[in-house]
Amino acid sequence: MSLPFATTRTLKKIPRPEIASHDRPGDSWLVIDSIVYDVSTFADFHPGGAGILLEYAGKDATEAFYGLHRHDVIVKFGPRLAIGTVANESPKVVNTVGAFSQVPYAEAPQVRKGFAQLPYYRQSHEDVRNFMRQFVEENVREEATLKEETGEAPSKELVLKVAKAGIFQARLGPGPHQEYLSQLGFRLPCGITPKEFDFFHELIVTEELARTGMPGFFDGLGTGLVIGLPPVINFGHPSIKERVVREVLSGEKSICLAITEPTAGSDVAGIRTTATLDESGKYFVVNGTKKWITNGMWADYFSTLCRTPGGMTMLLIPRGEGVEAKPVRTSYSAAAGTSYITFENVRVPVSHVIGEVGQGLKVTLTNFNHERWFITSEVHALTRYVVAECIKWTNQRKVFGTPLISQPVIRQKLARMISNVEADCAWLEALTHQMMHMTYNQQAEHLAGPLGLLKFKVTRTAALVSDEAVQIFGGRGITRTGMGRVIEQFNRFYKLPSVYGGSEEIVADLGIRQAMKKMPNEKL
Ligand code: HEM
Repeated sequence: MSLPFATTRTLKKIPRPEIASHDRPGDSWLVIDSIVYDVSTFADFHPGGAGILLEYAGKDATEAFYGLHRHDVIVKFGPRLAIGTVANESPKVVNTVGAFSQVPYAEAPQVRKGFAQLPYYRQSHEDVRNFMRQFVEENVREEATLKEETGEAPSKELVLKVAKAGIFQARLGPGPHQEYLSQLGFRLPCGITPKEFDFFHELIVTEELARTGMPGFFDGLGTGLVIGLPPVINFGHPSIKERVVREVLSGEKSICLAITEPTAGSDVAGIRTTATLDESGKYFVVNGTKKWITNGMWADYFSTLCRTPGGMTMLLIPRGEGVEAKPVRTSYSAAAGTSYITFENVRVPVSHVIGEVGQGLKVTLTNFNHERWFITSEVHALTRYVVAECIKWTNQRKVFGTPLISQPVIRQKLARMISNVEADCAWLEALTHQMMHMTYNQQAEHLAGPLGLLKFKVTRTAALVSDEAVQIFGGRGITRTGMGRVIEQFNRFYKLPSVYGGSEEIVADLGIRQAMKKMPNEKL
């Protein structure tokens, strides 16, 4: 018999009449999904109160339990409280931790039972998906759930594991840099070669990490690297590049991208942080402030866009004298390490220039498409995850004696959410396919606009999904613990990606402006 938790105890078979005789305070057993729990001592510690729990002493509490608790309560408390199983019965609740869910629309079409294989995917993509699903369940989910609340950085132990598994490297996407990283001894997950590795592998890695439903922790675990390291890999001075890449990709040190300022966001050209050469000509002296810098709280390096005479220059600034990071208290979670950075007379060697002096904007823009695409992948995976939570809840929660799903108004809400998420998925896959068949310059010409529109679409879907999900979960959707915690978390998060990486207005406008550049003189 498969139990929802691991236990070293031998669980005896108990007939229902025997269970019914343990029906009073101090001697209370109850049944949840055919497993018998002795709650005699636990009752006084039950967060919902002893009274309501003891109403079920001697009885089957399955339906009442799943109307009020997430399955993970059983996973956590089961080993302590379970004493047996009901004779001739076995658990019916499906435990999908680490497995692929059969809940309708919970998984991408590619892994949906009965669906044909999509042309974008090969066996190596499924290998990466299986590997990531297991890796996340075994190593990430528990810590993510804890740290999302406490707002702490990922543990060193986890960072090193992620690095060793090649996950940081995979999040940097395909390209010639993968060959360089492999020459440095870094390996992609599942033994994939740099040549084989493509955007669909990266998409899967991002989606699987996002499926913890903990976006703050997701960002804490390497988003700074995804946007901060590419400038160093692609444009770093040979004298520092290899050392920094080794330190960051091995998990020993961390990096972030520092562009945005209190007075300059989507209008990057408006930044005010200055870097001026000192008298020796060997150092830049940096002064200024950066705001909303993901991972900045614990980053060792800051890929920082500065104003230099005649233009803008990106500098790799190590944490040190004159660099100070303070937390920015955003609405999602401090686990992302979002920070306010001040640079006061920070001396940076000229070898730390990333790219050419005066070419900082070009270096910055180089990574924009990839950044927008990866934000879109993360948000899309989260919307699917939230929809799956809603589908499960509407089946498990009973109102006026019937499950929520039996209400037409609820089914309308699910239909709106699902149809948007499925459409986003198809568009995301179609553009990802295009990215694989275009050079960098072709992508800039043909895909910057569509990727902007896709990001706009997915963050609009996120707004709809969050809104409907809260309505479906009611009070639980605005409560940080218990049944609706994923919904509440998502509700605090979904506005962030609609403003960072190019606000909805900016990316939507980019999409249309880019299309209009190619508008033929065609008349109605
Ligand atoms: C093995 C049995 C049980 C365990 C281990 C357990 C554990 C918990 C825990 C950890 C919570 C905190 C909220 C959460 O994390 O979801 C909770 C809340 C609660 N529990 Fe239980 N529980 C059990 C059975 C029951 C039963 C049979 C009932 C009867 C209806 C019940 C009623 C409640 C209520 C009303 C709350 C408060 C829910 C809320 O705040 O919305 N529990 N329980």
